[in-house]
Amino acid sequence: MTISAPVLCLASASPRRRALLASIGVPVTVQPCDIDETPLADELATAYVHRLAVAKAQAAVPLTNLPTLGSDTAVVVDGRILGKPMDAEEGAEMLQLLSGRQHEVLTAVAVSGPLGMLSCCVTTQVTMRVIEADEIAAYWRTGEPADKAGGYAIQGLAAIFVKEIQGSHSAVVGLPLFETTHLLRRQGVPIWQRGSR
Ligand SMILES: Cc1cn([C@H]2C[C@H](O)[C@@H](COP(=O)(O)OP(=O)(O)OP(=O)(O)O)O2)c(=O)[nH]c1=O
Repeated sequence: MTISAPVLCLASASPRRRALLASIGVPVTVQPCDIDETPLADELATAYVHRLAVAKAQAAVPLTNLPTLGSDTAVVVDGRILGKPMDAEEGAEMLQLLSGRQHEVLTAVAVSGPLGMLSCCVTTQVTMRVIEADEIAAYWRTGEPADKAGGYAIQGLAAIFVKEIQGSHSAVVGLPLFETTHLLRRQGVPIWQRGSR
């Protein structure tokens, strides 16, 4: 097996973001950073995810001078930003809020590199069917929702709750690959292309 040299510093502890980048041929070196993710008073959701993505990209101290990517995903319903649930009770409250209706998932990406900081924010509409209370309790016990914004993972067991999505599936999982490719190319990061594999 060939192990490719990293072409990007990923300022994230999320295994999903790393796997999504690997899926488009971008090997990374990981520099997770611990920043305060509390929303500011009256902060709008787009401003919030954008601020955190930039803060993550700035907080990482890459060992090399590779471009650095930070990202943040939030689930938004009725203007309320849902982060990761702290416990079963909060997880259940989140899924009850999302049950039988549409919500938004916002993912911001920031890439620092030769052109300075470039960023974008992608909004995806997700519609869930009604989720029964016993399903919510059983879902929490699987362990899947605990480290996910909004308390669910579209790429996992929660796919059975998702009736429709309009937007970017990869953005809901943690990184909008179409838009991220554009930012990375502008910063000179090589991406998979025809003939390179
Ligand atoms: C809605 C949803 C979120 N998520 C994940 C994506 C993100 O990893 C996480 C949201 O939390 P984030 O704070 O965006 O990311 P993170 O804490 O996992 O990683 P880091 O801050 O170090 O970059 O929820 C899914 O995996 N599937 C989903 O369907």
